[in-house]
Amino acid sequence: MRFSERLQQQVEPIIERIYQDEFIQGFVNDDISTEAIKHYLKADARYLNEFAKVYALLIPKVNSKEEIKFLVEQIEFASSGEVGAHQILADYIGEPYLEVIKDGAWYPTADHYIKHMYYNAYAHEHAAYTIAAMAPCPYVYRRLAQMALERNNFSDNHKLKEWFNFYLKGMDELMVYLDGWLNDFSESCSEAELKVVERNFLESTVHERNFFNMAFTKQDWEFEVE
Ligand SMILES: Cc1ncc(CO)c(N)n1
Repeated sequence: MRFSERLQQQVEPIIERIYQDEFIQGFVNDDISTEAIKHYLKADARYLNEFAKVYALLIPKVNSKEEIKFLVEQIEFASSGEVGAHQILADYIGEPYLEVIKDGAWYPTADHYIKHMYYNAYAHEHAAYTIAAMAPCPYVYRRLAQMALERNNFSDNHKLKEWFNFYLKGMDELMVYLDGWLNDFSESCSEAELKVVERNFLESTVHERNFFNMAFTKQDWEFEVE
């Protein structure tokens, strides 16, 4: 079994819990609150901006023109392409997207998650450590979309079916690259190095679960800054 497949097998129980948690169940049952979606959009708009910057930190860590070109494309997608998925949610709550995210905030879980990626980008020379921290982002969303669309016969007028379809189809090429980098690294690294990379992937999968729960509970910092 390839390293990437082993990682995906290991996180399946966590993704099952994410699927059963209130946020995704609210999407499936079309009864998610406007406030939970607004909290998610405010956090996710900032998360994706930082995610794009972490991709930029990977460019000095790769060699081929093809890998550099791919990372530049992903910077574009993370910083603007994924707005399509956000627009689906803004339409769902009937509010202008730019208005919703204008006074966005940086909540504890989102902060912890993105710093996990930044830490690995600065603490480790090899890209694999950061890639393992980034890979659950597209992988978890694609897996959740597969689960939702396999387990439910959504009618065409189910307002969030489009959101699931966005992630069902949009992540494949990215996963091919991320899996490839992880599998290549697994063939040349030590057991100890592989353990760190494996943990990075598992931790980010838990961060994904926490991110949805952050939005559902409208998590915020327990202090005000003047
Ligand atoms: C927190 C988070 N994880 C994954 C995705 C999918 O790209 C997203 N938009 N936001």
